[in-house]
Amino acid sequence: MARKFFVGGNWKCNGTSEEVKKIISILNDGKVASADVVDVVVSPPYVFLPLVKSSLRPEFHVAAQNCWVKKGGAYTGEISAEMLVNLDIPWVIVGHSERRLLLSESNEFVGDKVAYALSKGLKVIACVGETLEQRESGATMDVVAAQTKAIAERISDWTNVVVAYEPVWAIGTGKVATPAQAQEVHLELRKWLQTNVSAEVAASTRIIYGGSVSGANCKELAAQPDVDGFLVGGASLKPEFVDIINAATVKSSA
Ligand SMILES: O=C(CO)COP(=O)(O)O
Repeated sequence: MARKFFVGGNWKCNGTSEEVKKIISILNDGKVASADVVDVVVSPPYVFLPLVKSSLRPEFHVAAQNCWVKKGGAYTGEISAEMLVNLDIPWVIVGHSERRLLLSESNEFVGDKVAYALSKGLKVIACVGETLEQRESGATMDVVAAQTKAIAERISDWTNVVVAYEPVWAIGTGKVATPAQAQEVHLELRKWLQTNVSAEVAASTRIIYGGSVSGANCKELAAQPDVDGFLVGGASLKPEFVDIINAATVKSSA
């Protein structure tokens, strides 16, 4: 089964309503590959979700950037999976490195969040990735495997999961992983899924790359056999996001 290309735009903590409207109009006017060959999901800050959802072209979907680990209640400042479902927000990003590192989200906490969000019917973009120090000490695969294991131990159905490999050293640094570096980890991750989950899940789960993806480097990355799309930060706020979406054609014409 071919894995459909997936491009997510993570806007992080950026934007005013005026800027959001501008980005939406660029996306709505952009000439993009058909929804048959690419899934596009944009992830604005919570407060802009309704605006984006109501004005974005219908074949693009929206994602929240996080949600609470269990049912909502007395958790000041949090947003629950139930609320996202209530607003018809189909996707959520979980375990982004900025949350793992700046807010000390552990592998187990992230695994619990993935499981809870899926149980409520959300689709999840689950992020994994090593720091520069971990890479330099040769621990990349151990780190990525431990992060993935904490998810695998808590879920049984991977249909609604996209795994985003985002090496921390490549995020927001302009220091993109080389296509070979990305392919190497994606392949290892797929092998890990094959050994520890199932051959079917390994073959069908999309593993997307994130970290300084741009209009200039996306095609070369997309040409790698185990790179099934991207999670884009900075460039998802710019017109070049349209070019990144269209990297899907590298796969569809292969
Ligand atoms: O963290 C990212 C997407 O989630 C990547 O960010 P940049 O594309 O800005 O490096």
